[in-house]
Amino acid sequence: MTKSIDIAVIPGDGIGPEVITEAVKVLKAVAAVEQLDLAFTEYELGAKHWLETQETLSEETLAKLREHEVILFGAVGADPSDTRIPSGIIERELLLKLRFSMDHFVNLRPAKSYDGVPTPLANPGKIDFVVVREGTEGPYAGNGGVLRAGTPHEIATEVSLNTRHGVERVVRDAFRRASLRERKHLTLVHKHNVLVNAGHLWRRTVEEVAPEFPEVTRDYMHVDAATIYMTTDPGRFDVIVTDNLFGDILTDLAGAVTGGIGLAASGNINMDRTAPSMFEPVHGSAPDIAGKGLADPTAAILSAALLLEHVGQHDAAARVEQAVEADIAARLGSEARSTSQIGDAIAARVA
Ligand SMILES: NC(=O)C1=CN([C@@H]2O[C@H](COP(=O)(O)OP(=O)(O)OC[C@H]3O[C@@H](n4cnc5c(N)ncnc54)[C@H](O)[C@@H]3O)[C@@H](O)[C@H]2O)C=CC1
Ligand SMILES: CC(C)CC(=O)C(=O)O
Ligand SMILES: [Mg+2]
Repeated sequence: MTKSIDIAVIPGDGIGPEVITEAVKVLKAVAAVEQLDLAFTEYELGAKHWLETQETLSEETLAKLREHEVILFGAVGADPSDTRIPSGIIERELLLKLRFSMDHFVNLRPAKSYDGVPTPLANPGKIDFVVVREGTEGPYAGNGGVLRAGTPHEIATEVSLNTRHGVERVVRDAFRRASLRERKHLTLVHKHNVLVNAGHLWRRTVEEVAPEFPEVTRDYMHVDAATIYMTTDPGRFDVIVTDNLFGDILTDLAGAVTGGIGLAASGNINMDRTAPSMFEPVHGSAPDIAGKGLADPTAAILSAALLLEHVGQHDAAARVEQAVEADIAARLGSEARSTSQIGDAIAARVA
């Protein structure tokens, strides 16, 4: 039976539209094989829209987005040379607003090594872990301000917000994900030796939720040490649970050690399904390579696979992942390809 999926598409800025074109191409290819009826509605949001309208995300557009089943997101962020756009406004008032208002409390970021993909590590071994990053709180909550602005006595604060409710639900989700994996191991990453208030809340919460998952082993790592192990022994990780900022930083590192940020996918998930979940590559708008056909669309394509998984299309998701794996294997020793050539090749393997 044909299953229809209503997808909002926000290509965004820089390489966002370039990689999303390829992700949509692959979704259309898999839809044809798996008999899915995919409806795409594109929303032009981001830097260009802001320049035209001075608007990042209106309540009206937010309400329309909420009507869709899922969202496929590219990347946002203006070219830094464009001084007309206030720094970070699109990231905060569009991307973070979407994550916060749609309660995307699980920011899921798998990290996996692919055979033969060059990595900066001398001896990477097999890497297969998932970062469960808290998505709606932490230092990104917009909690802070500036006193005595512009004076020699200026004071700037960003206060990290950590609620028991917010920490507990993401910790429980991470335990559950760990319990479904082969190694069943959870690592809490924080910095409780210094960030005592939030750190202790996270630690206590892990200890209190742990009895619900007796099969899951656990350990703790300070975030600075975690960066060491992620580069020297990434194979040791299975599931990592951490706050919004640490998770952001660690997942760029995870992308780098697994062979490139162009392969790193993510999902912003509302586990209660009270609003659409949103799938996007981990990377940003990459103004340095935008418009040149150099962006690797694989991260966006793998994010589309996470989207399919989320809507219960497991066969379609597996088909996309297998096509990506085959394409990556075929890259070894071959000429570099453009964004659209990679998308075409993966779409052809899906069909
Ligand atoms: N989710 C989002 O929309 C995000 C947006 N940003 C925004 O993006 C803009 C640029 O941020 P950066 O810090 O430079 O991070 P970035 O992730 O855009 O780029 C970092 C480096 O990775 C490379 N890169 C990124 N994606 C790639 C791909 N698919 N294929 C090949 N190379 C790739 C870039 O060329 C650059 O050298 C900023 O405005 C930032 O705020 C940053 C991260 C996430
Ligand atoms: C641009 C930020 C709002 C987010 C970010 O870097 C990320 O989610 O990876
Ligand atoms: Mg980031």
